[in-house]
Amino acid sequence: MIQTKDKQEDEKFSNLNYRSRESTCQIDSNQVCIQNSDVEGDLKVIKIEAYQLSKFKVFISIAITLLSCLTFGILLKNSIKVRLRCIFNKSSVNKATHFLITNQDGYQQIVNRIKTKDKNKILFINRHMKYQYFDDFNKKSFYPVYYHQLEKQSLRDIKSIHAEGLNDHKVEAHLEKYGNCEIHIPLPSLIEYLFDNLTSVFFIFQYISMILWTLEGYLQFAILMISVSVFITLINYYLLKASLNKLKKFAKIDLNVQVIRNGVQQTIDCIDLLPGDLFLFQNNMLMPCDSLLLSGDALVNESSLTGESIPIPKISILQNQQQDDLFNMETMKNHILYEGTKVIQIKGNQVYGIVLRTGYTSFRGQIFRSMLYPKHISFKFYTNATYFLLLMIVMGVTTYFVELYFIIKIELPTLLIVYRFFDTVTWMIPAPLPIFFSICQTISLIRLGIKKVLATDPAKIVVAGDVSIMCFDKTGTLTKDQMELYGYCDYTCKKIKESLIVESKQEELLHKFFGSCHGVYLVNGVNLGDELDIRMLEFSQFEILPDESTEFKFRVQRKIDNCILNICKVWEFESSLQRMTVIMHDEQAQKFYGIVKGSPEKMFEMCNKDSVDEKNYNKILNELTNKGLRVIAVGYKEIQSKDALREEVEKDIQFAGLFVLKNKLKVDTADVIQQLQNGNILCKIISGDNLLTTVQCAKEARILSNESSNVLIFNSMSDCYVQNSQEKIDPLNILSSQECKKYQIGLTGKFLEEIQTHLQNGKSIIEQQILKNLLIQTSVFSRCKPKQKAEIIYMLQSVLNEKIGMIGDGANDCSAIKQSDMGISFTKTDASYSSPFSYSETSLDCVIKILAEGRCTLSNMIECYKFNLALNWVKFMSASILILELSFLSDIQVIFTNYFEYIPLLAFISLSKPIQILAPYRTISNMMAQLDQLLSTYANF
Ligand SMILES: Nc1ncnc2c1ncn2[C@@H]1O[C@H](COP(=O)(O)OP(=O)(O)OP(=O)(O)O)[C@@H](O)[C@H]1O
Repeated sequence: MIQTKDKQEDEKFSNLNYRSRESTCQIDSNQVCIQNSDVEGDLKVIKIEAYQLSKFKVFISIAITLLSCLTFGILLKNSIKVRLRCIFNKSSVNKATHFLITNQDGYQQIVNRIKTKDKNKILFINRHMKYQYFDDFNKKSFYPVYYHQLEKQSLRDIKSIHAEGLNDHKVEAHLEKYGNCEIHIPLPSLIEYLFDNLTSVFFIFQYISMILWTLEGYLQFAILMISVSVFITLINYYLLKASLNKLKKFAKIDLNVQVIRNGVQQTIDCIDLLPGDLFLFQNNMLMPCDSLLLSGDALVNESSLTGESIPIPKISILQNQQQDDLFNMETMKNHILYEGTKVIQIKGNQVYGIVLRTGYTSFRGQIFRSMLYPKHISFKFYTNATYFLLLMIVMGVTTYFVELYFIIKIELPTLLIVYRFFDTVTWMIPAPLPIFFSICQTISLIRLGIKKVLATDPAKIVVAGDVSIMCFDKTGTLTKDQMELYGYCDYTCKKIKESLIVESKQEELLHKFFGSCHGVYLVNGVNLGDELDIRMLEFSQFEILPDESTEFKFRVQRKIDNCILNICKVWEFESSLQRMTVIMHDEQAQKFYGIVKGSPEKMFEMCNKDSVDEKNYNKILNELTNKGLRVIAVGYKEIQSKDALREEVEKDIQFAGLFVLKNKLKVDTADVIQQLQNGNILCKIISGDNLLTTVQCAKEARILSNESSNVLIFNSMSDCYVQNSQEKIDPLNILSSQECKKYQIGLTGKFLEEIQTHLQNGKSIIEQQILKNLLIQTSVFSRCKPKQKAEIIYMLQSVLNEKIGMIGDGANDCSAIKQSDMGISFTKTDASYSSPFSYSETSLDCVIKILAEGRCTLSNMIECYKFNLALNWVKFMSASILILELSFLSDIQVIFTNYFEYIPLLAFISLSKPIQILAPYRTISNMMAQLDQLLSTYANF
């Protein structure tokens, strides 16, 4: 099986990450089970071990610390292993005072057991998430603490059970259990930060160097060195504080809300909301928590979570047809309003909901947790830099031993000979380098901010410098947001008409369907919704009526003949289903219709085959998609009542016609792609749209060559051909030979699924080669479901072992953006939390800005590294030569060579800006490969 199908990987691709519980269980005597939950987001705890603080060991450790002049204390602080050995004993969970937590990213931490009034309660907090131990018969495990009572209740019962809201007793209990409704961003105090840093390994190294320098008589230098390090630490503190303050501002929601407690309505600050509280929604409010809609309808803007700023309708649970189903956070998203989303409009007398999750347990809270504790990025630059440094130290030590013979010969005092050895190591280790690295990254983020690119993770900017493949979503990313009308055709699929002409009863009906099957909403007199839907509604000549009643979702009217259509039910468009469905009531005809609109492929599958002329349908579809047009098919069914279930409505539907739009490329798309290709970046499209439409778009964008004889179309394993000649080919044959290098491939999600199943093991060399060839040669991935988009990114990362960038504008791109190494989204709001980079303009030039800045940061860091090492080496060699002549550098000379000589140089390197265009080569992040360059640098000295 190809790895991406693994259960473990599955969670990576889950956008909202709602997964069933999983448990990790006992192996060691003190290891305690953990039942994971979706509420932990990306930061799961994978192992918990119980420990008890030993008073005796603590006493001994304090004594040793004092005797060793704090050295042992510093060791205890910096090594978890030493701490566990020296002050803790393994214990059972009941007697534990502390827990050793191993997080999914491998990071370990010792956390305190929280003291509670009830001595039997066992709790701890890890990375802002509270965990509680349950000692029940068959579930002796830790569980993340969150409000999950509703998940045991049916939709029918929820409203009645919670009709009175929380009572005083529950308010107290919930406050103690779940805490306030806020994402509290902790700011370390200056004292805490200094204590933490001044006792870190970096400073210990500085202290040792300082002692050595002082002993060698370089007192002024030693004092200056430590002062500079403290000064830089202070600067870092203020930079950290500034970024945490920014995050805090993002996290804070200031709002008063009306809650119902003890059956009485009252006003409270939203920070005091508790899970289980009933509260009233207001127009334009920013949701302070995740909540379930119990009554009324709401239109929300989820762009802060997804980057897509179209109104999303949310309906109350009463409108769900499966009233006996238990509430499910993952499958009932259409009833849930997520924290941080904006309520655009509410509809109904009293629109209220129940608080589900607050603070760090909310979906937005999970994103903030991952921002506060970003995943460690394994980046070959850092590993290679460490190896390279070790090599330098070995060279230094070797030089020392070679020199030793001469030093002994000139009878240098023994103490000086010993100092020289330690000097060798301290000269070589570029201790302030991490600080220079973080300065390079921060300066790049500031420069990106000026260019309107908001970046949330400084580590990602370095990775951006190493990106070699850039993936693009199509609609709204490569193409403009605006679409232009091309025309429509009726069920006969014979000809395209550019304006409304009613030639038959069927056509009259089709126009009504265009006016009613959409997700457009009238907000303050403006039509908001998907561009495609807005164009279709405008074309149909229907207009949405301002209507406050909750009887219908919305009503539309055609002024010329006063035709009124009532839309009773809407199943919104879902990318993974490729369709949307509505139930419409025609007032004039007094008839109910179920109308389905979606991708032509999906609709063909669903439509009654007697209602569609397959030959004409395929012919016109081919014609239109080959021109790069966006085609939507519409089908319908006459039904008896507005209460029909979706399955009934979508069964046996009649094909009604096609609606066609032009979706042109953004003005700079082709230019940007050209620049990226010149910059040695491989460009690929991952789209949900039709294959031929996407292939045409790729040609216009110059991702694919215009030469159709070079393009292979892979619809499915049994339907593969060369685009211009339509000559059938066997995909496995082509992909397993060198011949495939001649072609560029466009494939569908269906083909990808089939070939994944075919290459089940993916282990033999030939299978691996097929997959590798496929991924390299494919420039267009089309008809991909959101999860599949993320899967493709994962395959590119793991099979090709490259760093991948992804840019997209919609909710269907979120998981792919999250999976990529450099995710970019467009957002008109402050930021989209799902991507590390968000651009407030619509142009694609942000990709070049970010890549250029990434490459610049990476080269600045490499330059800092090289110069630091080179200068250290030069200093070391000059001191070595001087010593042979029994001469030593003076204090001032050492200060000069260490600071005045290279600090300005390094400062200017870190300030270096990128050039406007991408160079045709990427920065070599492999330090070993730079050895040649480095040696030539030495030669210059
Ligand atoms: N509002 C809509 N109503 C019905 N069908 C739609 C609607 N929007 C898109 N579709 C159909 O569903 C398909 C999949 O849509 P999806 O949003 O996943 O991708 P896309 O917008 O076509 O492309 P991309 O992934 O490049 O943005 C579309 O190609 C189109 O045929």
